[in-house]
Amino acid sequence: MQNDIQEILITEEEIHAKIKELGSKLSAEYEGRNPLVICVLKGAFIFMADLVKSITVPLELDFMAVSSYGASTKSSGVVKIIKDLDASVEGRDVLIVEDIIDSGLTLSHLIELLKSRKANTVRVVTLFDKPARRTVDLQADYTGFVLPDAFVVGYGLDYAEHYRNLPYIGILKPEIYSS
Ligand SMILES: O=P(O)(O)OC[C@H]1O[C@H](OP(=O)(O)OP(=O)(O)O)[C@H](O)[C@@H]1O
Ligand code: HPA
Ligand SMILES: [Mg+2]
Repeated sequence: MQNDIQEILITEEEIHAKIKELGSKLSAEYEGRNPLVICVLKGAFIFMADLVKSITVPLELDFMAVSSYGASTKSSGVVKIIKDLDASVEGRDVLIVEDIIDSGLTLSHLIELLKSRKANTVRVVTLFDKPARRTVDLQADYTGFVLPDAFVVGYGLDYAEHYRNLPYIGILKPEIYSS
């Protein structure tokens, strides 16, 4: 698995330090508001688990599974909901937890959906952002790291369902997906 990585971009230690910072900011923003924190599966599962441990105020969790990449390094453009939320978002302060914003299609779709379901507020925290690849105008409220325009894996992010369990973020060797 490690042999398929061209370069480690962000180490496990750097990721954990950044998540502590994000957790402090979010704890201040959501004091007394009991936010509904939504994990966008599968990619955000590790970030979600680490992030909520760094948030010190009461909150509730829910999970939604959404997919548009499949076994490709480019978005199919079709955002498929594989599992919907269990909770109602009506009147709630919602925090969407994403691993990465790339084209922006997944998030723009989700934000519209949650607004149409009458969430009180919808904010986004993403660990990684790849602004060079955006096809829709969209920015997270909280961002961990800005990445260069390369397909990355690890810390929850996959290529064809592999590499999610790497503890760091690395650039995948192009021969892995072009062969
Ligand atoms: O900004 P975008 O171009 O929409 O890309 C970002 C989304 O793509 C990935 O999900 P994917 O569809 O690969 O599903 P997964 O989380 O199950 O891997 C990633 O986890 C984000 O949710
Ligand atoms: O660079 C990426 N890696 C893995 N999954 C992704 N989904 C959007 N961009 C990426
Ligand atoms: Mg994926």
